Amino acid sequence: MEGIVYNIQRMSTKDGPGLRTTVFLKGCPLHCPWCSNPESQSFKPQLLVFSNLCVGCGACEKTCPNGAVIRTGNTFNRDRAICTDCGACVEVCPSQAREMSGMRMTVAEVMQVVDSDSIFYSNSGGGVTFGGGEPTAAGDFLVALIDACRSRGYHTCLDTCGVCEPVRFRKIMEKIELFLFDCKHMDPVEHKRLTGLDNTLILHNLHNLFEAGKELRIRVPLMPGINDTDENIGAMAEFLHRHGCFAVDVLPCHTFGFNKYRALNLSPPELLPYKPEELEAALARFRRHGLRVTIAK
Ligand SMILES: C[S@@+](CC[C@H](N)C(=O)[O-])C[C@H]1O[C@@H](n2cnc3c(N)ncnc32)[C@H](O)[C@@H]1O
Ligand code: SF4
Ligand code: SF4
Repeated sequence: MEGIVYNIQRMSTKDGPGLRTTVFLKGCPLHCPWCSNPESQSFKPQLLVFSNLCVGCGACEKTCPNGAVIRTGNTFNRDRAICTDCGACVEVCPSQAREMSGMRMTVAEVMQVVDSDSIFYSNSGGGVTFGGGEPTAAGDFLVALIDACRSRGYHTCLDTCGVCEPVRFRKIMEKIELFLFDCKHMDPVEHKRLTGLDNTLILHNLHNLFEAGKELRIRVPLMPGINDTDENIGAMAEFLHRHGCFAVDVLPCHTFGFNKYRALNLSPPELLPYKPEELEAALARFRRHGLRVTIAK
């Protein structure tokens, strides 16, 4: 069985306990305007062009089978309408200005990488995390990867936005040991305006996780002026308290990865990270609503 993997991060300390291997699966049903991994949203392999690295050699123009490379002065980009993301130009680029995101891999190929890190899991209390994109959107490929990890005794963690058909989510839920579950916005209309989908499925799946007593950590990507209002944090606290949850991990807005928007011929988000006093004020709102708040690593 195959799926599209866009990165396998080894020795990660940020995606769950201990030392971890994080497998990033490409494709996401949401389009968060602040997403730091815009290349993770499409389900297909994609070309990224980092014009600042281009040394103007022209090799890509000569190689492209589709005439999709366009020259502006001494830099070479591509016409997105013509480019088929075939990746031929990546092979000849001497300066890494061209990069493919997303590679078709089999379960066995992914597990070969995972297995080579496994010596670190038991000593550190680590294991394997599945992220994305939205890992649940990879369907049976994700399930097969989880099964392969569990059969080897590796701890498994899922970094999810919760958008998943409930029957499939239940199947995944039974197999995963720790969930990192995003809570982005509590208002369904605002959730849809921001991300493209409302939060009905998300809250349904989250409710089921709480009901099943699964180990989970709520993560809030905190975006200035977008979801850090007293009203939204209050609604979040009300939902979580009802489910016996009194703690959240916050991911304060960062701009890492925003350079990848231009590399995909997209406009980068117009967002700035918090000033320290603004972040403190936002965190205080969580505390006022009875939530212990930790900045996620
Ligand atoms: C790229 S997402 C992938 C997992 C899953 N699709 C989700 O949305 O939770 C990984 C984590 O990064 C967070 N994130 C994405 N962009 C961010 C940004 N600009 N600043 C802070 N956190 C961000 C997401 O909210 C999520 O918790
Ligand atoms: S990915 Fe393929 S079609 Fe697109 S610019 Fe490169 S060689 Fe041309
Ligand atoms: S092959 Fe790379 S360095 Fe050469 S012109 Fe194309 S993008 Fe620039």
